[in-house]
Amino acid sequence: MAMPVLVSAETVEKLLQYGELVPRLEVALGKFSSGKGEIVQPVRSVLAIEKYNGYLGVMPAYSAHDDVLATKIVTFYLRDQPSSIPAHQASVLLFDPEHGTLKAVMDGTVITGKRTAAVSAIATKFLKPVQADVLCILGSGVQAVSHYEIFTEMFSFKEVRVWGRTKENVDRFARTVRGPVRVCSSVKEAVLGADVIVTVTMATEPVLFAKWVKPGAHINAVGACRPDWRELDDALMKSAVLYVDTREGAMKESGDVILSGAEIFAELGEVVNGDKPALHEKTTVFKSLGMGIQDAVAAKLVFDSWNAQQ
Ligand SMILES: NC(=O)C1=CN([C@@H]2O[C@H](COP(=O)(O)OP(=O)(O)OC[C@H]3O[C@@H](n4cnc5c(N)ncnc54)[C@H](O)[C@@H]3O)[C@@H](O)[C@H]2O)C=CC1
Ligand SMILES: O=C(O)C1=NCCCC1
Repeated sequence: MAMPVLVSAETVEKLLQYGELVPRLEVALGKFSSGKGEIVQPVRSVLAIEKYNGYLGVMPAYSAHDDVLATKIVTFYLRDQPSSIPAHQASVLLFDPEHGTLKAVMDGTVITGKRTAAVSAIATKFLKPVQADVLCILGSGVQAVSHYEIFTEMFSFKEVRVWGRTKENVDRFARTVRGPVRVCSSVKEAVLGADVIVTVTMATEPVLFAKWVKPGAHINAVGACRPDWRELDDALMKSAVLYVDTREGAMKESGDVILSGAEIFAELGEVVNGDKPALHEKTTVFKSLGMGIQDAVAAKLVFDSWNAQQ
């Protein structure tokens, strides 16, 4: 039997292009929420590695439409001290859905960065206010960079602001991104007047409060993926119209949703399908937790273009 191919982070970085990824993800989100069971994807299993303040998540998914079967395995760690090891590390196993043969083992860390930002961009396309001049990014790590990249590629913001917990991280962010950014010294300074806000922190307590958010703003809440972790306060969760990637996942994993008692208005895929409205004139929150099908679709794109080059 042929050995699976190994695809490195550098190769994924080169082959995975937002221009191809975004439309594929949009279709997958719609199929997931169509109510026809077109995508098979259980809520991820997460086990805690208590001794080291870490977690391991397993995220399988199958789509007949995309003819893709994959599972991502991702670890994520809360760290007190700065570390050169990324907080999130992932691998994607890609199978031939017809026979179950493992075709590729590929880096999933770059995939996670890009597909998460791409999904936030899709949510933003539907839910941002008509006039959106100011983008605010809270957090300055891996996801902050990928969100900056796609948001400045897809939208025309006049100003991009960033806030980070440590000067070291924010300076690295400002050096990494190709384009202008205003570094803010407080969350409040970054958020006031912003039209679109992205929260990509490892916070376990709220960092974003309703009192600072401009009415009508759209928020992509990307962090806080454990049932007892928060990024947004109760007032914001309850006053905004709440969209999620998956209802099931949000009710199991999102501290912001579970602990605030906020009501979910729609899945993003329902908006894509036109089954639920995009209330972009209201203050909206898109609570993103991440889906195995997003990784599967991205992995297939990488594999197909890798194959085409052989
Ligand atoms: N929804 C999704 O699909 C995904 C969500 N995530 C989540 O996105 C968030 C960001 O991930 P990465 O950028 O990869 O992590 P990262 O470790 O590269 O960056 C995290 C940032 O949060 C800051 N931070 C850490 N503790 C904080 C605190 N208590 N308060 C405020 N800021 C704090 C760090 O200084 C850093 O700037 C994480 O919560 C992660 O779990 C990550 C991957 C996928
Ligand atoms: O979807 C993912 O991948 C992740 N989501 C939450 C944090 C861990 C990785």
